[in-house]
Amino acid sequence: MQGKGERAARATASSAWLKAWLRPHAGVLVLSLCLMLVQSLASLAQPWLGGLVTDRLMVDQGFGLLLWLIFVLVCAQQLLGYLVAVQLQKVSGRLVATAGGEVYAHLQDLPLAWHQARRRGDVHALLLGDIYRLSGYITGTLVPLLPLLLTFVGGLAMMFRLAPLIAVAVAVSLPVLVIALKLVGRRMRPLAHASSQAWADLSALAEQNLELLPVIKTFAKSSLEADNYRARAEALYRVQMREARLQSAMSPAVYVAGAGLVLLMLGLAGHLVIRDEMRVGELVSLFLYGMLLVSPITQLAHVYGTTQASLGSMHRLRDALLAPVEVDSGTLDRFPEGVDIVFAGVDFAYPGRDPLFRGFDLHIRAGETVALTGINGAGKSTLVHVLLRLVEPQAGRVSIGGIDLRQFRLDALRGQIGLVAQQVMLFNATVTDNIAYGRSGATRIQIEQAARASRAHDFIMGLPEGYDTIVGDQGIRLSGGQKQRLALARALLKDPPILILDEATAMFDPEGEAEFIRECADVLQQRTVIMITHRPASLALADRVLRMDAGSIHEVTPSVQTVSAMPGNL
Ligand SMILES: Nc1ncnc2c1ncn2[C@@H]1O[C@H](COP(=O)(O)OP(=O)(O)OP(=O)(O)O)[C@@H](O)[C@H]1O
Repeated sequence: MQGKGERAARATASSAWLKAWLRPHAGVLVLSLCLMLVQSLASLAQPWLGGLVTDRLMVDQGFGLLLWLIFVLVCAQQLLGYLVAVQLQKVSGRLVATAGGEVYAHLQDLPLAWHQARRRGDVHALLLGDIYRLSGYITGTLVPLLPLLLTFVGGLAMMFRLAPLIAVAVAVSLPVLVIALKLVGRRMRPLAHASSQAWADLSALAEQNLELLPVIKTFAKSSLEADNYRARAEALYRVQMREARLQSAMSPAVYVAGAGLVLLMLGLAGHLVIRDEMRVGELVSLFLYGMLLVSPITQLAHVYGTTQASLGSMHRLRDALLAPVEVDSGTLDRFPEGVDIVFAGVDFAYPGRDPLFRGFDLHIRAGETVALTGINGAGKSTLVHVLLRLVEPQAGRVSIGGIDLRQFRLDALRGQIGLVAQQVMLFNATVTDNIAYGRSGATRIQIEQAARASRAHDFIMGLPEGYDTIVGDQGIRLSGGQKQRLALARALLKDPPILILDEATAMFDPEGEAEFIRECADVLQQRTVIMITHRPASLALADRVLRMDAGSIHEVTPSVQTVSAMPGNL
């Protein structure tokens, strides 16, 4: 349960980012609001003028000028409507772009653990659904609210001037309408939530399945997955239909209730005219004001429902924006000379899992090439993630060159460690772009040098467009070994003092691996290297081979020795 204080703090924080997004557009929003208020005044003047026209008509007086005045007001009203629509669309588009950019940047800065705890579809829905809904609400509902209220209150006031009793009768029956709307609105909120949840489910499934298409095809599950998708699309359709039915029923219901009210009013006013207590012109004005009120009441009917839906979006965005980003309080930019890597008394457990490291110690000397082996799940990749601060240990200290990792700026730390990860990730871009990602502003010659060093140059030259070949999503148009070579080239281009190869040659053919090892010995000698590998050829490159096992670590070469690792070891 959230405390009152916490809830208040979250509410303040949620309005803070919203205010920051709106501030640059305050001028346009206020201008649009003013134009809309003028529009409302123009619409309020027309029933009154209509009454005057009728009165003059009855006594055979000239009314041409009045008709012209009404026409000018109508034109002005529509012109203002056009200007406001364009301005608000501009603001809404800008809001989506700037807020989207900010939310995206924040999502990138959140720890990997935050993302791993969520479905990607839910995270996408923040960017593609919630931001659109919120900006549409601000420009389409919130800003027009005041002019709507002005039309509503102004219309009621004019009616009161014309026939106080009738206006009071209308004003008294309105709360009934408002309560009915509120009751319907209450049903809207869960539906709005269910509909955005169903949308997120559908997009999460689409994203996952399209990525897993080769698995789906090879396991002959295409029709099963198509049925799954259809079922979720159906679920979305059903909930959206319930939402739409409720939403769409509100306008006609309010319209009918409003029209009934207007007719009732007309009937009462008719009697006043017959008894000579009201002029015909006043009756016409009253009728026109009654009609004028129907539209704001109908639109106000939507406000509750759309507010509920937008509040849901706002809360989801707020929760994401309030999630703490990776701690980056370091100030140092460069590693010192001699990048000894030391893990001292490190405890680490993934949330909800047993501890992986407890009092874990390891010392890798600067310039060493250390091979890490061990059974699946021993924690080799996690060790690397700790070094890159992709995950934070719960206790202990990790240092490079005697300096705690946390004293380096995150970008600086990661920028000086080259990683070829187990699962190679490539962009859907050219070979050149993918390698150049390792270093901004790299020249073609440097890119080719890195490609030669990773034994990638020859296969790249064999591709249809050489270095300009597009590799496809996740490098789908390349083989596993080719992808690894590109990833290696990307890491080498960075020329990092620390290089981590996580099963980086696992997909190399034996000749390719031997060649790579021969050629790479020089490259590796210039830096501190951690190789996660089980391949004998790669192990031969290492100065030391360490075996990880259930949180402990043993040195197995050159002389096989076991060091107690839980706690304290190498
Ligand atoms: N994001 C995560 N959340 C929870 N547990 C995780 C996460 N990533 C890894 N683990 C668990 O942590 C343990 C160590 O995983 P890790 O990937 O570090 O092992 P590894 O030694 O690199 O294995 P492999 O040789 O199979 O690559 C495993 O039991 C794994 O299930």
